[in-house]
Amino acid sequence: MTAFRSVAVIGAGAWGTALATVAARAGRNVTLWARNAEHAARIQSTRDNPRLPGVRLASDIVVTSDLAAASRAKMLLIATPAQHLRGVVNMLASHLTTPVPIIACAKGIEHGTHRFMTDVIAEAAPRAQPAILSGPSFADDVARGLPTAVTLAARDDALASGLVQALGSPTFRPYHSTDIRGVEIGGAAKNVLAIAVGIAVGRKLGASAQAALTTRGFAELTRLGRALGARSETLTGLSGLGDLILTCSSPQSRNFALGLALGRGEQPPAGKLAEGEFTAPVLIELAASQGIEMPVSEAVASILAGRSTIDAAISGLLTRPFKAEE
Ligand SMILES: NC(=O)C1=CN([C@@H]2O[C@H](COP(=O)(O)OP(=O)(O)OC[C@H]3O[C@@H](n4cnc5c(N)ncnc54)[C@H](OP(=O)(O)O)[C@@H]3O)[C@@H](O)[C@H]2O)C=CC1
Ligand SMILES: O=C(CO)COP(=O)(O)O
Repeated sequence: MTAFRSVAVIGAGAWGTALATVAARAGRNVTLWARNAEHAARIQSTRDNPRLPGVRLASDIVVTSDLAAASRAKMLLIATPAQHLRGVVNMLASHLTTPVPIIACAKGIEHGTHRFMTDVIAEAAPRAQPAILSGPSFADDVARGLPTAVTLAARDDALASGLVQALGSPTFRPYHSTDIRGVEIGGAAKNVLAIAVGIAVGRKLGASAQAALTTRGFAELTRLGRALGARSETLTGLSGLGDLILTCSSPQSRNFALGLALGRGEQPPAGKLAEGEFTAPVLIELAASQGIEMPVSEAVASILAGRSTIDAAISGLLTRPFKAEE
């Protein structure tokens, strides 16, 4: 028996919709909140969300734009883009009367403040119990019931375990952890690294380069993680290496697809959220503030900001001094 009978998912994009399906499959009473009243009403009546085409929402998921109603759930999942998480949690905070777990499901770092998602939750909703869910999980796969495993971290192990029990099912297997920071770093950094690998694939640098770049990307993710106190088993776990492998190997990833288009000299796919684009500049600022070298992420940030051409960035990476592997 779980204490968390009801779940509200805040943000009715692809991931929020998939997570609502996950929670319904796990037997929870589910509310899915969309910011736009018309969209909410349309999804509620058609059971179909154009943000996740081809997925039929279970009949018992309630779709609403009423935030006060959604905030009455026993646990809340936030699935808006990372840069909008603070705004939505600010709005939620005024409705919270008791301590409630708020699970960040966005992957990113806030611009300006360099705050990770659970820090933003703690600041915006001091009554909340912040947690983070991240790992290899394409919304479409998850919504269709294809199996995967992710990491769910909260400061308190018993809480993390309870949240896992509430959301887990044979096809969505969360592992619990207390290493919040480790989980957040993996989710944020892998999106930036996936853009780099997409670019290399788009430039036809070959399968060996794809593997080498993914591995060196992991090395820099690990360096930053260690500097910020992440545990190595988290960095090599589902939310770190696991999600990096997924995102750096599949055009199904919007971040990889963005890189692929850039590498081919094509227009990036329109209207697709690629969080790595927003995370890249903050990630390298954060790394610089810690004295950590992240050359692959720096190359991505330079290309996206127009400070470097793709060819110059690739050449810069390939001509770095030889050094010990670490
Ligand atoms: N898609 C995936 O496979 C996965 C995504 N994620 C993460 O989940 C997060 C969301 O991604 P995803 O769902 O795919 O993105 P989408 O672009 O599909 O959806 C984003 C949703 O957020 C809503 N939104 C945007 N701005 C605001 C705001 N200011 N206030 C409230 N709601 C807002 C949008 O509303 P509207 O429809 O009205 O524009 C939309 O419903 C990202 O951080 C992503 O990295 C994590 C794992 C898997
Ligand atoms: O985070 C994801 C898979 O775990 C989704 O990846 P994209 O945001 O690159 O599509």
